Order: sequence, then structure tokens, then C-alpha cells
Amino acid sequence: MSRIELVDAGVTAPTPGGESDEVVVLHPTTLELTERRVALVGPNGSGKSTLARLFNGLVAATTGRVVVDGLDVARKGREVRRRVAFAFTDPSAQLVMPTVLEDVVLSLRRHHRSKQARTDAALATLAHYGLADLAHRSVHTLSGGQRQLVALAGVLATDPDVLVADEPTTLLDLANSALVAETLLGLPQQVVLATHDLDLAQRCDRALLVTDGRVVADGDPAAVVAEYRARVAATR
Ligand SMILES: Nc1ncnc2c1ncn2[C@@H]1O[C@H](COP(=O)(O)OP(=O)(O)OP(=O)(O)O)[C@@H](O)[C@H]1O
Repeated sequence: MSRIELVDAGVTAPTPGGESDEVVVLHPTTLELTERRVALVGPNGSGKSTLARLFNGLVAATTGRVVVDGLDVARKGREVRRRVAFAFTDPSAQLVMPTVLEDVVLSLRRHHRSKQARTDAALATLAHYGLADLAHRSVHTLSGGQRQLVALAGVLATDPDVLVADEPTTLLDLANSALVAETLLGLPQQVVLATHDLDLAQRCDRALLVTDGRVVADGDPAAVVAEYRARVAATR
């Protein structure tokens, strides 16, 4: 597995009005992730996405460092992004080509020189995830679950060491979210998930509870989810 390290990594952002004070989105955080399945849970606006985005440099730490397998994200961003792929909540953010096959081929633009090699690799990836029948479909005709799986296939086609997924099941119904969850949990790669799906979180090896820009609980997923529920109950 990969090793994702945060050393006092924090994120501040300018206040909307541009006043001198800054908003703390993530307080300085130190942690090390080496588990195969890691879940980030917590209320809306708590900082899960920001934390997840630090792992491949989609968001830059404004203090401290983020290091993936010894590579500092601030200095080796391109190499880190080659290893750490990111899947967005809404697959529309990733599906930009007319057909499913073309979309996966596009993901492979930096991985194979010849178009034929890209097409062969894309078809192999689609077949691997049971999506071969969708290869020539327009992405606009896919169901929500199919769109999410195709977007994941596009990301996974590049064979990353780590997949970071931001709420991958949020837009899906029960059956489709189960399908996407099984796919994610079955991957050989390290997977880090920001999720509101507490059943999915409990099937991970480790969970982190993020609240008000801080990791307030970290460890066994069942215990972390229980802590999250207790905190919510205490505010009622
Ligand atoms: N660049 C930014 N500038 C100002 N505020 C920001 C910025 N990025 C995030 N925030 C704020 O920081 C907080 C944390 O955002 P983040 O998206 O990380 O939360 P989240 O836990 O993923 O939420 P959700 O579950 O709703 O997706 C939110 O209040 C958000 O509005």
C-alpha cells in the first residue's frame, strides 16, 4: 500500500469579502494513512473534501506538508497525481467525450503513444469492470450508476496506486450505490473515500471523523461512526 503523510498540513482561504482575516478550512493536521481502505466521515462543510483533495494536490496545503510515498505534493505534484487518482462526486465532471470508449481513451492520453494502444487498453479496462457493453454508448444515455462506474473506470484505467473518491455513492440509489461500493471495496489499490454512507465507512479498515476542520476521531470505523452518531445526538 501507499503511504500518505500529512505533517501539520492545514488549509486557509481568503474570506469571501477579502478582509484581512482568513477562514481556516482545515486546521494543521498530522497523520499517516497506510491502510487499504480509509473513510473520511463528518457533517456537511466539515472539511472532508478539502482533506481528500490535499492527497493529490487538488487543494494545496497553506501550512505544513503533504507527502505521498516520499514525494512532496507541493514539489512533485505531477508525479503524485500520476499515483493518486481523484474521482469526483458528480461523474459529469469527468465524462466529457461523446462515447464511453472515447472517454476512457482520453484518460489514457499520457499513457500510450498510439491511438490503437489507447483504444485496446480502454476496451480492456471496460471489460475488466464489466462495462464492455457500454463502450459505444453516449455518456448521456447512461444511468446514474453506470455513469459513476464509467467515470471510475476512466480514472482506474491509468492504474493509479491510490484512488481518492469524494462521495462516490451520494448521487446514487440503493442498488447503484451498492454496486459502486462493491467495486471500490474490491479494488486492489489503496482507496480513500470521503463519504456520508456510514455503512460503506464501516466496511473500511480505518475511518477519520472530520468536524469543523479538525480530525476529531480516528481509528476503528465502527468506533468512529459511533462517535459521530453520539456527537450528532448530543446536539439535538
Ligand atoms: N477555497 C475556499 N474558500 C473559502 N471557503 C472554503 C474553501 N474551500 C472550502 N471552504 C469551506 O470550508 C468548509 C469545508 O469544505 P469541504 O468541502 O471540505 O467540506 P465537506 O466536509 O467535504 O462538505 P460536504 O460533506 O458538504 O461535501 C466549507 O464551509 C466550505 O465552504
